[in-house]
Amino acid sequence: MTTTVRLRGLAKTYDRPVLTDLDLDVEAGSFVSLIGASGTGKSTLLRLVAGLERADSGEIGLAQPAGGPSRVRTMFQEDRLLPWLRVAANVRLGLPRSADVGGLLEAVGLAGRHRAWPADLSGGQRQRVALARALAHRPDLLLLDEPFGALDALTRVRMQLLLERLWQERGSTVLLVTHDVDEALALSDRVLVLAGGRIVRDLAVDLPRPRRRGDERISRWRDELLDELLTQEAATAP
Ligand SMILES: Nc1ncnc2c1ncn2[C@@H]1O[C@H](COP(=O)(O)OP(=O)(O)OP(=O)(O)O)[C@@H](O)[C@H]1O
Repeated sequence: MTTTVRLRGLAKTYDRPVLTDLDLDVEAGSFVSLIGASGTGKSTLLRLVAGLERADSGEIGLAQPAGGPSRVRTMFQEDRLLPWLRVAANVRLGLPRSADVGGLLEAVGLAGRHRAWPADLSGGQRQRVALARALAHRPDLLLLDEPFGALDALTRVRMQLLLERLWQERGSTVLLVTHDVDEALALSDRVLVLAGGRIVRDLAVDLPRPRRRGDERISRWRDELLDELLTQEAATAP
């Protein structure tokens, strides 16, 4: 197994311990989701892996499959587009002149909108631009923090299908933080549950893709995971 993310003994305390002695290996090219009750440290974990914050202790190892440093991109719930730049310029930011911005916009279903302003797009379209911008850098590792959290249900499902397709085509490793157990089960090779500062459940979702949302095993896992989240929340409630 080639590992893209290797975490050992990761710990982070703010006013209270959030992550304590967390270990995790993420296989290169896999799609892994992280779920957990609110405030358990999912975003903190993502920020540490992204290098946006420092751990108090522990090791963070990131490697691309051929060795060498890993290219990491992060996408958040808010699209973080620059409002004074048109769509194409937002995607082009930081890229060489030769970059195929048109191809990227086409890949996310926004061919023809390259001259639009972010303010003239819907929430789903803006997240498509944000996704194109993240993918433009050909990341080895894509860190997604509730990227579809603000979208309506139908747009959300469309974005999930788009993300799955682009992940399959491009081969990045994905680590997705989500509150949505169904989203995690629809997309992931593994679903991790974070509680009490560490990973308490590591579920392998060995179903073919694309997955049928009504699949019996998905329903069973959903019930199991929701039970687990409720139990964990009750155990850690102040
Ligand atoms: N920069 C910070 N300074 C102080 N406390 C912080 C900081 N960032 C996070 N925390 C605290 O750490 C805990 C974990 O926060 P985090 O955002 O990682 O949780 P989460 O699991 O992503 O939550 P949610 O699901 O609600 O987004 C929370 O109690 C939060 O208040």
